[in-house]
Amino acid sequence: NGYSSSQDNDYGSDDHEHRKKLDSSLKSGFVIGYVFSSVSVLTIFMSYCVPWARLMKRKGNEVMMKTPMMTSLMERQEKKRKEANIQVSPIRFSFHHIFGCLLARNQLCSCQFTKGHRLFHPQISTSEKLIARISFAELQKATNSFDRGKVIGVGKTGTVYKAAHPHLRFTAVKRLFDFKRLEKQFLSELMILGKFRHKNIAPLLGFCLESRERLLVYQYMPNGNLYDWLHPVKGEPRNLEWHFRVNIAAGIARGLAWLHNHNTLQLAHLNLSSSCILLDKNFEPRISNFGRAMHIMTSNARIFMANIEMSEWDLTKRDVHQLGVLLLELITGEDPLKNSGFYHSLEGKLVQNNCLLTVSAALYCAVDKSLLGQGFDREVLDFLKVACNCIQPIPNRRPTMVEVYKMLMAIKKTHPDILG
Ligand SMILES: Nc1ncnc2c1ncn2[C@@H]1O[C@H](COP(=O)(O)OP(=O)(O)OP(=O)(O)O)[C@@H](O)[C@H]1O
Repeated sequence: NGYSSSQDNDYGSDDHEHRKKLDSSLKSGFVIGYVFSSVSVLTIFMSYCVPWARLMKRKGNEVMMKTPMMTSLMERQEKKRKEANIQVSPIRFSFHHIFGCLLARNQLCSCQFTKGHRLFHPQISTSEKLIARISFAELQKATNSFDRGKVIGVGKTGTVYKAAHPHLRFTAVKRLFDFKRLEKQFLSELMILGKFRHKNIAPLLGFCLESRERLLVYQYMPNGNLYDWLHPVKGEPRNLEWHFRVNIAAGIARGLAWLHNHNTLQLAHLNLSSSCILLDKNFEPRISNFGRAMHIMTSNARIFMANIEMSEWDLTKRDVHQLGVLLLELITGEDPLKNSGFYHSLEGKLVQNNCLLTVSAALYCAVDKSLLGQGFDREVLDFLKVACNCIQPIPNRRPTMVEVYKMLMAIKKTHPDILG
């Protein structure tokens, strides 16, 4: 009994203890469960409901901002900001209307050439007001009502007049023949020459766009075009000395290399000839006529579009070919317009022989005799080789414009008489 009672007792007290433990563990379990579920509910609430509430609030703000008064205020602020960015005043507003933001983004930067070499620094500016809109009345006055006596050239697209302005130096005003047919050329010249400045690119000073009239105003180049110097009319005492010719060739290559490699421009000229090379007072060449210029594909596009890369390649190589013809014209005096057979036969020989030395030796006879025997026959031969390289029939065999520029500079540096 004693055993049993003690056992009962023992059992009775154990049971009580056990119940107590069970109660407390149930309580703590309940608390943990409660806390855990509360935290979960709170987390879910925070992640879904708060952003939603914020969104609703923002939407509410937007609705509020779109009241007519706020809209007009915002529009005015935006307009002001845009105007502040434009650098082509005094005509910036109408000009902006025509060409959108292109001129507003007038980012001019120095040219970085392949292999990371910064070869030369073109004269460019970021802050200058590059071109101006000029009224037809003003240009009429400056050219004596487009007097025939003021005509300095007639091109395929228009007549060029020498104009005198009250506060400017002389300008060359090109009045286009047909505003509808030539609108593209007009815009192209404005977009390119109006946006950029380089020592070897003809500077555009202004333009006129009034009803049917389209005029372009350039800086006047006192020495006219290169064609007239290489092919003077009979009796005209014009002769370009060797060092001028080399300097002109190097200058043209420099301008084209800049065009091909400019960070944002990347253009091929595609219409190069001696008649579009203007000469300033120091006989520094200025490339003009950008009516047919085309943009080369950007590097990003090139990575993805292998086929188009080839056409990009061809565009710059076409310029190299045209420069080659111009170099031959500079050295032989043969007129490509009148004696195209000379150039074709030369290309034929290049295909057959594929040997520049032989061709150059044959060509040597064709060199302008006034250039020989002056102490720089060696440079003349080197120049001839550069020209032959440029007119290689297979585009990939032609050098790049930067290489042509370097080769011509090397020739220029070998002779002390050559201009700086
Ligand atoms: N800025 C200038 N300064 C001096 N003379 C110029 C100037 N611009 C043009 N000329 C003269 O006027 C001529 C005709 O110029 P223009 O640009 O119209 O010739 P083009 O080569 O036939 O071009 P296009 O095919 O675009 O008409 C030039 O060859 C040159 O003699």
